[in-house]
Amino acid sequence: MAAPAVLAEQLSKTFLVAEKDPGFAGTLRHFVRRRYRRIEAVRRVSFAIAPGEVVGFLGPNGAGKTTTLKMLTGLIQPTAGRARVLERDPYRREAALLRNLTLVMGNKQQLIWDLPVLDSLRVNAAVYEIPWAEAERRTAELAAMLEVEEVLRQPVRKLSLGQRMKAELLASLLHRPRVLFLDEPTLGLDVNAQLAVRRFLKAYRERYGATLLLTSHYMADIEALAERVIVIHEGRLLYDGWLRGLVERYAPFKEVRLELTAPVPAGAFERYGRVEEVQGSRVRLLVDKGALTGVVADLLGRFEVRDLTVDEPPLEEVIGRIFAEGAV
Ligand SMILES: Nc1ncnc2c1ncn2[C@@H]1O[C@H](COP(=O)(O)OP(=O)(O)OP(=O)(O)O)[C@@H](O)[C@H]1O
Repeated sequence: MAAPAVLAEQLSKTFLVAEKDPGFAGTLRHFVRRRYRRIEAVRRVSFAIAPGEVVGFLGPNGAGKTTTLKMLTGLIQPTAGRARVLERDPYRREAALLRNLTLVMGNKQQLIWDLPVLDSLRVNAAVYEIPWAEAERRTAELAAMLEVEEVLRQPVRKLSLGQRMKAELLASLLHRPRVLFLDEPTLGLDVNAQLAVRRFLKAYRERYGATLLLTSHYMADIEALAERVIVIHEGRLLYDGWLRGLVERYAPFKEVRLELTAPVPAGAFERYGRVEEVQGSRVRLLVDKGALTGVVADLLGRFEVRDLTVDEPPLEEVIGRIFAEGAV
């Protein structure tokens, strides 16, 4: 088997945060005798990602995702354990590795605000020692894939959020990295821009056989791009496996959608499970898997049903429940 593109072995990070009581006395005490609190942001997390794999990295706020990504890209040093990317220690920040990885953070920007995108690209080309003719060729190719050709000469501050994120991606990929770490790459984007970014990442991965580890609050991103997910909660690994497996194993309910011949008050459905939505004659329920057959038979017998479908519940619902309960 080929060596993993990304490897975490018992990876851990503890932050020491100085604590200060409020007020002047607290400030004085803080100078004389500092108190520290330990935050175990990542605790003995292990996983391996094969070259070309796309993995969704999930966890509620504060779970330790960004901290893990920072360790894997060499921005911070692990307190314990080992990180390897393309068999190298990212914290050593060797040029041979840096040329092959990128970290895209949806809430940070690298493009220079007042200059045209092209100028920032020139800077990146120089940093990565890409001859400008080659950089121009790559820019044209990536800009076409991202459909942002027309904005490259505009100052970054004039771009819409969606255009800016696409330009950020272009800049982050100019050196054609083989391993991409993406932290909320679609954060705040409208639905069309989200879709475009997703499509682009898929195309980039197919064209260059890249490996992707990505976090997103939008489950549509994860569903569209990743078959495998790694879930962390309070710094610990909770699940590593197929996305569908997560749903099958941890969603004890199915989604039942009904279309009735006439509207019925929501209260009539409460006995069957959780009523998610009632809109006129359309009803959406979450029904316990064990009770499903009985519930469906009852619904069909009791109401005038035009259409009834049973599906897996939306991923958002399942993940939300797992995070809320820390239940994997
Ligand atoms: N530099 C730091 N110093 C102290 N504590 C930190 C630091 N960076 C992160 N933390 C803490 O570590 C924990 C994990 O944070 P992290 O940003 O990795 O979570 P996350 O899963 O990325 O969350 P989010 O989705 O909200 O970004 C949190 O409790 C956070 O407050």
